Amino acid sequence: MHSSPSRVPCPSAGEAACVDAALAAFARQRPPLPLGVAYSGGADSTALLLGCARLWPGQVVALHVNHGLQEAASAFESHCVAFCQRLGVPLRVRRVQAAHAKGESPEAAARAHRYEALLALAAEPPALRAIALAQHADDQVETVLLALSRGAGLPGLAAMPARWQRGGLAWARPFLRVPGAALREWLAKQGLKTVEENSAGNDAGNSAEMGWVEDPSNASARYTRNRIRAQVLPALQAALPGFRAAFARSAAHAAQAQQLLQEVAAQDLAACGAAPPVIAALQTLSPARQANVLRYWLASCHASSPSSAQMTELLAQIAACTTRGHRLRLKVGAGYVLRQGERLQWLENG
Ligand SMILES: Nc1ncnc2c1ncn2[C@@H]1O[C@H](COP(=O)(O)OP(=O)(O)OP(=O)(O)O)[C@@H](O)[C@H]1O
Repeated sequence: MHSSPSRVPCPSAGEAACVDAALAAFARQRPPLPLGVAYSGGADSTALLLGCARLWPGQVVALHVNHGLQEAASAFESHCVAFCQRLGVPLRVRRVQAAHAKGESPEAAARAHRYEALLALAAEPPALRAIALAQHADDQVETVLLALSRGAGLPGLAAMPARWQRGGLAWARPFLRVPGAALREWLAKQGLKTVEENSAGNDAGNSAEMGWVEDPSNASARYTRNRIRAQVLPALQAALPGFRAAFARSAAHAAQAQQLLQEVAAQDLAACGAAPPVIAALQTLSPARQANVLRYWLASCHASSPSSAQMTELLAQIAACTTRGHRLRLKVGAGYVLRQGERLQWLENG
């Protein structure tokens, strides 16, 4: 469930002070300890790991997932091992085979595998009670823009929640209101640099391990997210300097509205005879409520989500279903919606 991130004063990008404010706000939330920090070795999660290790000495564990997606994956893992050793923070590592299913994007598959791996790492003894992730305000803006670019509905526009519960763990994104540039500035203030900068400077007192690695795939224009980061965010910064906070508010409004729709859908599904719904009861609802309850039924009972075109067709078929003999059969998501007597039915292979 979404909850609004704590208010962190971040008047402009590039202000290291707002990182300290975000960490202080996270401390006030008192996450249950011990806490895992999802640590990729990149700048953002390095800042989060360092900040949390200072807040809760001896109570923080770094969690690294080796996706094996890039040749660089084992170098990232070695870097994480070395950095955590220097920091005196225990590190748990898990390797995953991030193969993606047909029709699924490689990034989405990697994300799903990452969450499963983080859950498994947290369950290793001694079990952790919370996990923090390092997504920041720019990531949130990118998520909203990606959702808009796909024509997503409220669940997509709600973007990433700041706090939620899953798998018996409290999850948090403490940096969701912090601009990415502020994190880089904060890291520089702590004397940290990229490992390349460290090696180039040959700084013995600040060896290569005490920094972060730049993920080369973050620069690739192949990914829409990277194009948004490189081209759209600078334009927004120039035209609408307050866009991060404004987009975050819109995402929070969308999250709240989505929660309300879920509650209405749960009530409507119960009033339609529960799952699967009774067709005549569905017909008494407005088309918008029918679509809402159908989406809820398909997602919660069958992990299936109809496209806009499929939903339009499904509503038309339900409206036309006024006689006993009227048949209904429609491809929806990964399966089929059929008529079975007075009710709808969902079958994987209809
Ligand atoms: N391989 C990984 N292992 C553990 N956690 C990860 C890994 N990759 C990402 N995460 C977590 O998920 C968050 C979002 O991932 P994303 O890929 O957007 O970030 P990133 O570019 O890797 O960020 P960062 O600069 O922190 O490394 C990261 O901030 C981090 O907390």
